[in-house]
Amino acid sequence: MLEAVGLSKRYGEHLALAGLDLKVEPGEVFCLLGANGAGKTTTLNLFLGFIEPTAGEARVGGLEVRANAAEVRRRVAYVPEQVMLYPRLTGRENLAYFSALAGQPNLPRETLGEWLTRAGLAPEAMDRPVGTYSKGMRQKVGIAIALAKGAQALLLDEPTSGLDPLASNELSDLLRALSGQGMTVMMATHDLFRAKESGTRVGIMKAGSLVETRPTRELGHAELEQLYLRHMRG
Ligand SMILES: Nc1ncnc2c1ncn2[C@@H]1O[C@H](COP(=O)(O)OP(=O)(O)OP(=O)(O)O)[C@@H](O)[C@H]1O
Repeated sequence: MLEAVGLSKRYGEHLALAGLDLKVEPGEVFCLLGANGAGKTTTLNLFLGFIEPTAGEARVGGLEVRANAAEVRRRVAYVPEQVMLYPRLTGRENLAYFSALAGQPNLPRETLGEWLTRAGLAPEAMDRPVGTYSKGMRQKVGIAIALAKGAQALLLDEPTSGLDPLASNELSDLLRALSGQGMTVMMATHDLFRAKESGTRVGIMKAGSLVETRPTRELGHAELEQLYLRHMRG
């Protein structure tokens, strides 16, 4: 579903991403780990078509991202660390608005509620202004927007930063549930615990290179931390 082939990004003299080769299959939750500046966000941005590669290709469902921008935008949804919504509109109204922008005007109220429910938003919150929402609730609306537009892949940057443990746990469960329904998830995170909980595979990045990928089922929490630290120190 997501494929990088020799994918590179250079900023002046600085190689932010150095020839990434990676395949993420449908239904995987792939967690990109690595120190600040390792190239995680650069990787997400290349899959989203926000920036152009210096060399190589990013592909979504076999389509090269830059050459198929419109189709790729339909298939991929981005959930940033801070989901930008209209604070005076309710969760349901935000979803209606963004769905209309994405080509689905006039979705029935119940349908909007179903998408929000699938994203884990409590029914009593749906008709409150988003300005009253927690970060985790805004994230759920962001995920509902992605689900409503039929995205096949969800890209998240630091989704658990600033979430309390309960909200982080809910997000992990939600991502696992969505992946069980075939959604492909790629997320950049510093949260090793949640990467182990919600990820099917982790990839450790260092200075623009992917230095290790491992299925999470092979690793305990402590082992993942040891592996990560070994790469960061080595
Ligand atoms: N627009 C830019 N211009 C110049 N350098 C950039 C630009 N964007 C990113 N970089 C550099 O590229 C490298 C990779 O950055 P990136 O944001 O991908 O790292 P990251 O792994 O996501 O880090 P963090 O954990 O801090 O989010 C860093 O050294 C960064 O300074």
